Amino acid sequence: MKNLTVVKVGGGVLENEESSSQFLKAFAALEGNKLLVHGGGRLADQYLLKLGLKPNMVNGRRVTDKDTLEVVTMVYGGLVNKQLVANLQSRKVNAIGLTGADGNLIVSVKRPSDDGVDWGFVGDPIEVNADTLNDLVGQGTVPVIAPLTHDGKGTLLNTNADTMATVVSVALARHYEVTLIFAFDKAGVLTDVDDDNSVVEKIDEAGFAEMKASGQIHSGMIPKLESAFEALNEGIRKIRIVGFANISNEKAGTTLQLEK
Ligand SMILES: Nc1ncnc2c1ncn2[C@@H]1O[C@H](COP(=O)(O)OP(=O)(O)O)[C@@H](O)[C@H]1O
Ligand SMILES: CC(=O)N[C@@H](CCC(=O)OP(=O)(O)O)C(=O)O
Repeated sequence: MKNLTVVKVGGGVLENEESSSQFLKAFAALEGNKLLVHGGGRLADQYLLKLGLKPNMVNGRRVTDKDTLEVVTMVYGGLVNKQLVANLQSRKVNAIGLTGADGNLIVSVKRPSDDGVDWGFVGDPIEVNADTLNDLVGQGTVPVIAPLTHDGKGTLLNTNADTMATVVSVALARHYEVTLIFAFDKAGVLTDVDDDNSVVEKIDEAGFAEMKASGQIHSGMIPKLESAFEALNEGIRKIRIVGFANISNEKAGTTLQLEK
C-alpha cells in the first residue's frame, strides 16, 4: 500500500505569521503523498471579537450560533484556507483548498445538545468521501481542508479540526498506510506544559488517563488525544503530536502507542 501523511495544524501556529511560514516550509518539504487539515480557532476568536461577538468554547469545542457560523465560514473557508493554499503554491506545492462541503467530502450531523449545552451549528462527521480525496492525491495535488462540514441539506456546520484530521485519516486508511501528525505550538505532549524540554516520547491510553487525572494534560490537549487514540484504534499506522517546525523529524514530539 502507498503511504500518505496527513498533517493537522492548529490556530496557535497559524495566528502568527512567522510560525505559520516556518510550518509551511516544513510541510512543503515533506516527501510523498500528503494532505493538510487546518484549524484557526484563535483567528476566529479575533474576528468574532472585532465584530462584537463573544467566543464561547465548551470542552475544547465552539458553541456556534448563526452569527458565529457566518464568521467561522469566512475565516476558515476563506481567509485561512486560501492564504495557506497561496503560500503552498508559492512553494511549488499544488495545493487545492476545500471545505467538507466541496465535492461532498464530509457529511456531518448537528451535534445534539448535551449537558445543557446547545451547540448550535456544530457538526459531528458521519461520512467521508475518501474516493474523491484519493483521486485528488492520486493526481498529485495536495488537499488543504478547512474545519467546515455540511449536513447534505444545505447547511454548513463547524467541526473541530482535530476531529476532521482523524476522520479523514481513518477513511483514507482504506487506500493508504496513513501517518497522522498533529503539528502545534508546543514540542509535544509535555509533563509540564510550560517546559518544552519535558516531552513525553510515547503515550498510551492508560498514560493519557493518568496525566489527565493529575491535571498535566488539560484544555485543548484532551480532545486532541481523545480523537488521536480513536484513530490509532482504527488502524492508523503512526500518530505523532509534535512542534510545528519539527514535523519531519521522526524523533521529535510524542508518538501514540496501543495499549500493551
Ligand atoms: N500536557 C500538555 N502538553 C502540551 N500541551 C498541552 C498539555 N496540556 C494542555 N496543553 C495545551 O493544549 C494546547 C493545544 O491544544 P489546542 O489549543 O486545541 O491545539 P491546536 O493549536 O492544535 O488547536 C497547547 O497549546 C497547550 O496549551
Ligand atoms: C466545533 C469547533 O470547535 N470547531 C473549531 C474549528 C477550528 C479548530 O478546531 O481550530 P484549532 O485547531 O485551531 O483549534 C472552532 O471553531 O474552534
